[in-house]
Amino acid sequence: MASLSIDRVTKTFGHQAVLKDVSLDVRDGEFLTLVGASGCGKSTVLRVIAGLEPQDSGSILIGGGSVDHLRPKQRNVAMVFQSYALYPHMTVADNIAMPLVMQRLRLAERLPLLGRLSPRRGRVMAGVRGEVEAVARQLQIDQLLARKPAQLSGGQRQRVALGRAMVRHPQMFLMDEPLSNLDAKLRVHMRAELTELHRRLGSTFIYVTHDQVEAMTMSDRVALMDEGRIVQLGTPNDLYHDPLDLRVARFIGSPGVNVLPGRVSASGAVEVSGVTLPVEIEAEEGTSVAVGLRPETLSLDAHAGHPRLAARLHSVENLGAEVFLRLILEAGPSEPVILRTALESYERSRHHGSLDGVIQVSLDARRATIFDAEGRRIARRPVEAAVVRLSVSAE
Ligand SMILES: Nc1ncnc2c1ncn2[C@@H]1O[C@H](COP(=O)(O)OP(=O)(O)OP(=O)(O)O)[C@@H](O)[C@H]1O
Repeated sequence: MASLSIDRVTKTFGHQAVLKDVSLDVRDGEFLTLVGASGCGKSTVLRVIAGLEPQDSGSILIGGGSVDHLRPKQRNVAMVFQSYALYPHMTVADNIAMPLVMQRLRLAERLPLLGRLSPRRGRVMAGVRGEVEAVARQLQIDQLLARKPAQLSGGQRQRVALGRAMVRHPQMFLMDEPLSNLDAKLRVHMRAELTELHRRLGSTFIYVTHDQVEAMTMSDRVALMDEGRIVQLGTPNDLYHDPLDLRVARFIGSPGVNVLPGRVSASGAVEVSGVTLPVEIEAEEGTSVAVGLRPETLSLDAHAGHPRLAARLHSVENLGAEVFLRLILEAGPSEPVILRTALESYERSRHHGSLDGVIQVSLDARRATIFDAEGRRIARRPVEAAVVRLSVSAE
C-alpha cells in the first residue's frame, strides 16, 4: 500500500505533447480513476507511473519517495490490462504463479529438467502453490486452477489476471480498461467485484477507463482528462453536480447534460429559452453563457418558484422505473432536451393529457450550472440569498 504523487509530468511522442504538466496526488488506499475520451493520455499516465514509459520532465513519487530512477520491476506496482495477457499454454495456477516464480527461482531452477536437480526448487514451489491457492480462493477461482485460459469465460480470465497481480502484494494496482473486453452484464458484475476487492485489499487502485459509468460507480475520486491535462479532480458527486468545466459536465452523466445558450441580463440574472432564471452570476450584462441542466432538473410537475419552459414532446424512452422524455423547447435550439422523471409522474401527466400540445416544464434553477464562452464555470448565487444579504446589510 502506498500513496502516489505525480508532479508536473510532461510527455511528448514525436511532435505530439501527450501529457502537459500533469500533477495528481493519490492517497494511500484510494480508488482513483482517470477517465476521458480516447487518446487524452490516460494510459500514458499509467505507463509512466509503472516505469514502462519515461516522462520528459516532472517526477513520480510512490510512498513519498521518487521512483524516477527505478526500473518497472523495482517499483513494485502491478498492472492489469484489458487484454488479460495470460499465457495460453499454462494452467490458471501457473499463470498466477508466474510473477512469484520469476521472483524466487533462479534462471536454471526454472528450466524443466535442470530445475528438478535443485534442492531449493521444491520448497519454493510449495510456498508459491500455497500463495496461489490463497489468492484464487479470494477471487473464487480456486476450482479453476487446473484449466487453461481458453477454457475460461471472459470474467474468469480477468480474475486470473487480477490474481496474477495480487499474488505479488504490490504497493499499488494500475488497471488499464480491465473490463472493456467483457459483455455489458458481466461488466456490471465485475464493477461490483472490483469495488469489493479494493475494499478487502485496502490497496491503492489507479484505474483507467473511457466509461464514465465505471468511473462514477467505483471510485473514491475521479480525474477527468482532456488533451493531456487533468480538467477536474473530485469525487463522483463533485463531477456530476459541480462540474467546473463544460467538458466535465458533458462527459459525466447518462443521459447527458442539456446545454442551452443563455445571456446575462442587466440584473446579472440569466435569460434562457424565453425565461429568466432566478440566479445571479458574476458576469457582465449581455455576456453569452452556456446553461447546463441535468435531465432531472427538469420536471413535468409544477414547483413553487421554478420557472417554466414551454415545450413539445418529441419522443419517450421508458426504462421501467424511470422515463426519459425528449422535448423540443418552443424558444430554444432545434435539438431536443432530455427530461428524466419517475414512471408515476410520467403516467400522471399522460393520464391528464398534459403531454399533448404545449407542455409546461419546470426547471430547478438552483441546480443549473453556468459556463462562459470558454466553457469555464461562472460563480453564481441565488437571487433569494442575495436579496436577504442586501436587506440585512441595509438595516
Ligand atoms: N508509444 C507511442 N508512440 C507514439 N504515440 C503514442 C504512443 N503511445 C501513445 N501515443 C499517442 O499518445 C496519445 C495518448 O495515448 P494514450 O494511450 O495515453 O491515450 P488514452 O487516453 O489511454 O486512449 P485510449 O482510451 O484510446 O486507450 C494518443 O494520441 C496516442 O496515439
